[in-house]
Amino acid sequence: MNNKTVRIATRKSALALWQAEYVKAQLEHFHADINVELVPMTTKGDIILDTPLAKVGGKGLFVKELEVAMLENRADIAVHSMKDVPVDFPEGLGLEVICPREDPRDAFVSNTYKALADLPEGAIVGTSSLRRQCQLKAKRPDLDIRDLRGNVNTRLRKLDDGEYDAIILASAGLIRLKMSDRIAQFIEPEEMLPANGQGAVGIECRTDDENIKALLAPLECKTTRVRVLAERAMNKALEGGCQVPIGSYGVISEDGKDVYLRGLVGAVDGSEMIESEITGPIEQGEALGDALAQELLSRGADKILKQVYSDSAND
Ligand SMILES: NCc1[nH]cc(CCC(=O)O)c1CC(=O)O
Repeated sequence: MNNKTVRIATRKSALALWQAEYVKAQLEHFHADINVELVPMTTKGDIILDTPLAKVGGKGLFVKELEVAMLENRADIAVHSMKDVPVDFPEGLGLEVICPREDPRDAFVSNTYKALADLPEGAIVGTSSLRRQCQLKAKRPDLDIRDLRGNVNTRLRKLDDGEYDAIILASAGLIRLKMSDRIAQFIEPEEMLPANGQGAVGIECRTDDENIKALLAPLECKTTRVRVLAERAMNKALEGGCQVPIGSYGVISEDGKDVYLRGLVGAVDGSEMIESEITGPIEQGEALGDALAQELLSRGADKILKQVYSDSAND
């Protein structure tokens, strides 16, 4: 495997490049004798910036071009935010490794207010995530939630331009881009359940590429894998893409034996919210995610999701 070159397909946003550079550095750290190159590309999700994400439709907006590059052997691996990775993979590709998780919490960012609770009545909050919107609305029906698209820097600029009183972002992105000083408040999962996979980086590759898989193996984080796969199993059973009002968040017990998974499905306007939780052995993480989804469905999540999907199809 001397002088093997590993080509990383990546989007060009600052966060995507950070994640690709991180994987490159990790690969070089574990394997002194390889070359790692970035292959930057533009995805559909990067181009369609003027339409609310929920209405753009189609799962995997940010990953498809990267996957085609791997299938056509123009790249060997793709580095993704796990949050943006669809639950199913195209034939011939699979998720090989999940790296250690960054802070999974959502971040409250504002130039005026120190915390969510300080927002005055009718304050304008920017987020294009239905999950964040429904959880905000459930607590604070008075808030004026407005769409906010673009990469992390664009979103911060829109806040600084005065378009919003506050915006909600993933803490992980801000921390990775060395902008954690912009975080006024880390919103605890009890107050806002994160998205499945939030804060975790995953690596996808061709399923038959044994050389690449061997090189990737040391980058894996076992506990992150258990947590994220349990969260994704819940989303999969709910047939949720990345733009649905679904939260799911798993943690591992102190003795390392159990996974505690929380899940939530909400109406976009926050008028309804179905929440539940489940605990069990880490070996059964995905089955627990599935069971939690079934419970949510039987308690009314099916009706809520049907409504969400028909709204986005008709608009
Ligand atoms: N949907 C876009 C996206 N995908 C991953 C992150 C943040 C980093 C992460 O969750 O790993 C973001 C931005 C955000 O939600 O604020």
